[in-house]
Order: sequence, then structure tokens, then C-alpha cells
Amino acid sequence: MVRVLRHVLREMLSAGGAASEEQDPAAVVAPAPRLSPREVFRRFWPYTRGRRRWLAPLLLFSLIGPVVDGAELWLFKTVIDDALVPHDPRPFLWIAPTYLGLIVVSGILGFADDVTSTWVSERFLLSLRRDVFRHVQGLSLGFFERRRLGDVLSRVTGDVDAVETLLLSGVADGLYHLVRLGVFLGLLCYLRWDLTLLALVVVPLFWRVARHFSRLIGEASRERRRRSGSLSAVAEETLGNVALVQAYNRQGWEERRFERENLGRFHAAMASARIGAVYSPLVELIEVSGILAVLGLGTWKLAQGQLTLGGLLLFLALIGKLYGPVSSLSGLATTFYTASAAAERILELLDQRPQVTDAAGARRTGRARGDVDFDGVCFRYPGTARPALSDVSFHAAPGEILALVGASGAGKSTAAKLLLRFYDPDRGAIRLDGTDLRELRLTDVRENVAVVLQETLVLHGTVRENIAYGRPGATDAEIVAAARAADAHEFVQALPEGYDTLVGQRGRMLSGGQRQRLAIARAMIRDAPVLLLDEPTSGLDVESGLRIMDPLRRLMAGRTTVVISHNLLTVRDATRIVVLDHGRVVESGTHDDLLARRGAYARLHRLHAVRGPGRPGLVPRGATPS
Ligand SMILES: Nc1ncnc2c1ncn2[C@@H]1O[C@H](COP(=O)(O)OP(=O)(O)OP(=O)(O)O)[C@@H](O)[C@H]1O
Repeated sequence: MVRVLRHVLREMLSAGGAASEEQDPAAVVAPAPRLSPREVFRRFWPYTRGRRRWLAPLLLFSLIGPVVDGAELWLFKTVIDDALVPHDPRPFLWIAPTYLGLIVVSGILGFADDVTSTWVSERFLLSLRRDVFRHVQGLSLGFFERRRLGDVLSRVTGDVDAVETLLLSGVADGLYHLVRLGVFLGLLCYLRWDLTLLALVVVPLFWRVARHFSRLIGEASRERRRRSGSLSAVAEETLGNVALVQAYNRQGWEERRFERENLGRFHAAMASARIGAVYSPLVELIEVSGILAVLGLGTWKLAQGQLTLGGLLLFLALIGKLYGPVSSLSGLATTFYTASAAAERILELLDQRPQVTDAAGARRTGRARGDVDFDGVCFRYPGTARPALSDVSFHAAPGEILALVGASGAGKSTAAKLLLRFYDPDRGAIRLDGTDLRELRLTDVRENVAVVLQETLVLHGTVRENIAYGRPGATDAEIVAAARAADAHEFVQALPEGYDTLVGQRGRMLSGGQRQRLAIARAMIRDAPVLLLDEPTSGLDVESGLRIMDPLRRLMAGRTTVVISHNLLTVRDATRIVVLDHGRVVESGTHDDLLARRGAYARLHRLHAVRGPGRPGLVPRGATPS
């Protein structure tokens, strides 16, 4: 029978099957590495440097509050022993104003404590959130390509709060309860040390129960946090691709995916509620046992005349106050376990190091001439078996146009990412004006390269802000000039509020061609010596594609351009065309050279010609013969 009961209790308290979920290979978000609250605390403590002075006001209130509480209780004893029992109303004359005074003082203290502690916590969170955001934003592209964005967002906006609990509120609460414990224990011992000893007998029980339950709660919290991250990840992916979801009628499937994580979170929340629901009455049981034991002995002492009624009542009230901090201190372990389950997710983020950083003594460079050189570049994405680039070499002198062509997956975009130094090559070097990119400051490298990408990145903001993103501080005249050069001025003026029109998230209010011309204007205003065009006409119809050719040519004039394009017009113009296949350079030369060679490029060109003049300038990508 006892075994059955124990089994039922264990089942009831299991943390939502957390352990089995962790093995789940299909888990949306993997759990963060496990750490004990002590370890999490140790890791975060240095992080409070410069912010520790904020603990001082909290400490002050922790010291004063319990003293005022103790004085109130003492007055209560005096009322009973000096006024009620002897039927003498005179002591009221001083007790009443003193009591009122104490209530006013404790009210003021309570107000100051609430406001200060909220200020301290929120200020800490403000700066911590900023630091975590800055850290995450500084991580290399590789991190974002590996992670679920929704989970990262949930960590930055949600889990961060737990760190504050662990470091400030938790510590302040702990100190507050410790001081209360000291004050009440002192008063109790002063009053009756023998009864105090009896009252303390149950304290170890509190600790044992708290220790056991805090582990269980920590487990459930860890699972709950992980599920929250998964939930955000699924929501972000579904809502971010809502057009795809609706077009393919995948709402039902997405709902089930969301519901699986939703249910997981529900089970984890229920597990922690069950644990809490068993914990509270257990604590109360221990508390009442202690009070009853003291009451028994106290009544006997009262009958013997060794204790006054006021003394006994005060004693019982003090014990109630004593058990408060004891159970709160034990419960603090639970808070710490819960908070550290979330804090370890933040630590995992903070432990990520950018793969690409400034080398020690990285050189500053001003405006480069624009000489770009890939020299025997080999690169493999972390965690993949096949290299994305193998021994790739090409050179573009200032002002030249270098076109990268090849089938899908040949490595063209990878070369672009390496030129922007999103990744470093495993072997070989990429040089700007003869200097290895790794020897230059990262910001300087990117300062010298302007990009127009395949998927145009337009931010939620006005047209003006989107163009000026290329160069903060650009004047209105410069913005309009860039828009004119990008052939965007006309359509921008036709928008309801011209340059002040909000373009919607990801520029949804604009057509593909308009977005692309905005991106060209942004690259134009950046005025960098190297221009990187990653399929700037893909996704556009023939007319829109042709429409941006002129602005693109204007943009390319006088700059070194590396263009990844399937647009033959741009490719034909190129000083050199480099044909990539499976990460290797298979051919390179001018358009005419390569046609005469009758190799891979000529085949691409033939295939394009077969597609007919209806799609001018389109080299069919993904059609490289193997
Ligand atoms: N972030 C990544 N992690 C792992 N592998 C990747 C990553 N990005 C690309 N790859 C792989 O590297 C190879 C080259 O990809 P890349 O995107 O450079 O090709 P591409 O020529 O630009 O193709 P497309 O024209 O289709 O954009 C491919 O095999 C691809 O699967």
C-alpha cells in the first residue's frame, strides 16, 4: 500500500517527462546545458560589477523592516500584560500613539522599499537586456544560421528576467529573511529560551522538504522554459512565413506543431503546479506541528505561573513570524532553481563567441581602392562534411566587374559571405588592396563593401530611413540624389507620403522591383569602393529586371563589382566571369573567351538561348551540366 502511494506521488510530481523530452531528436529547441544554481550564480556574479551598489538600499530596508515588526509585536505584549490583564487603561495613552507612529513608519518604509526594489530590479534588467542584445547581435552569421530565431528572441526578452531574480531580488529576499530570522530569534530567546529550542526542532524538517522539492521544481521549470522557447520558435517560423503556409494550406499541420509545444508547456506548468501544491500544505503541516508543541508546553508554563498570557501570545505570534522567514528561506531554494533554469539559457547565449572577430592589432583602413583577391580559398560550413569552396582563386582590380556564375549550390553566395567576412576561410586568403581581411578591422571591411542581396532587406520604417540605413547622417539632398540614381525617386514621390511613407515590415507595401531599387539607393548612398550584388534581379519579372539594369550600371560605375547573377546582360559586361561548380572554379575568362572555349559557360549560354528571348539575359541557374 505504502509502495503504491509512493509510486502515485512520484508520478504526480514527475516534471512533465522532462528527461525523456531531452532525448527527443525532433525537439524544436534543445535544452541548455544544465548548471546548479550555485554555478549559475558564480558565473553571473562578476556580471553585477558596477551594479552592486544598487544592493545597498535594498539591504537597508531589509535591516529596518524586521526591527519595526518586532517593536510592533512587543507593544502588543505590553497592551495585554500592562493594560488588558490588570484592567488599567492608562498605558494606552503612550501605547496608542507609539503604535500609530510605528504603522506610519512601516508604511513609509514599505512604500520606499517597493519603489526602490522595483527601480533597482528594472534598472538591472534594462542594462542586462541591452548587454545580452548587444552580445547576440555581435555574434557571427553562423550562429543565426544554426539557431531558431524564435527561441533566441524568447531568451532575450523572457529568460533574462530570471537573472535578476537570481542575483538581486533573490539575494535581497534572502538577506531580508535572514535579518528577520535573527531579530525574531533574538526576541524569542530573550523571552523564553526553552520554548525557543522546542520551536526550532522542526526547522531541519523545513530544510529537508525544501531541498527535495526545489530540485523537482527546477526540473519542471527547465522544461517549461525550453517549451516556451520552442513555442516562440514555431510561432515565429509559421507567422513569418504565413504566405507559404496559407498558399499550401498547411495551417492544420502548423497548428498541430504549435499545439505539441503548447501542450508540452502546459504539462510542464502543471507539473510545477502539482509540486507547489504538495509543497505548501507540507510546509504548513510542519509549521502547525511546531506551534502546537510550543502551545502545549506554553500552556503548562502558564498554568505553573512561569509565563504571562501576554508573554505566551507574543511568543506564539513571534513563532509565526519566525517560521515565515524559515520557510521563505527554504522556499528561496525553489526560487533559485526556477530562476537558474531560465538563467542557464541566457548563459548559453552569453557563452557563444563570435566566430569572426577583430584580430589583436587589427589594422585600420580608410577608403580602399577596391582590389579584391581570392587566393586558394577553402571553406567548409561548421558541421558539414563537404567543402562549400575548394581552392577558389580569382582577382578583381579596382573598377572591374567580376561575375560569379554556376549551378545552385555551387558556392557563389558562400564566396559573397566570405568577402563580407561573415566567415573566415579555412585555408587560403581573401585580400582587399593586398591585405588579408583577417588583418583588417571588421567594421572597416564592411565599411568598404556595399551589398544588394538576392532577398532585399527592407526594414520597417520610412523610405527615407531605409535609404539612409546605408549611411547614417546622410542629408535629405543626398537621399534624394541616391533615389534618383536608383530610379526610385519617381515611385517614391507617388507614394502617399513620399519619402516619409512607412514601407511596412520587410517592405511589404512595395513591389519586388521597388524594394530592389530602394536597396540600390541604399548601396548608392553608402558609396563603398566594392560592390557585392547577389542576384539583384532574381525574383523580378523581365520588365522589372530590365528596369533596374540602368540604376545598377550607375551604381557599378567606378567600383569593383562582384556580381552573382543569372542576368546575362550584367554577366556579358563583366571584365571576368568565374564559373563555379561544386565549390571549385571550373572556368574563367571574358564572355567571348568562354563562349569560344565551348565549356561549362558555353553550355549555360546555350541553355539560356534555348529558353528564348522572352527572358532576356537569364542564364538558367541550377542547369550547369555535371
Ligand atoms: N549556412 C550553411 N550551413 C551549411 N551549409 C551551407 C550553408 N549555406 C550553404 N551551405 C551549403 O554550401 C554549398 C554552397 O552554397 P551556396 O549558398 O554558396 O550556393 P550558391 O551557389 O549561392 O547557390 P544558390 O545559387 O542556390 O544560392 C551548398 O552545398 C549548401 O548546401
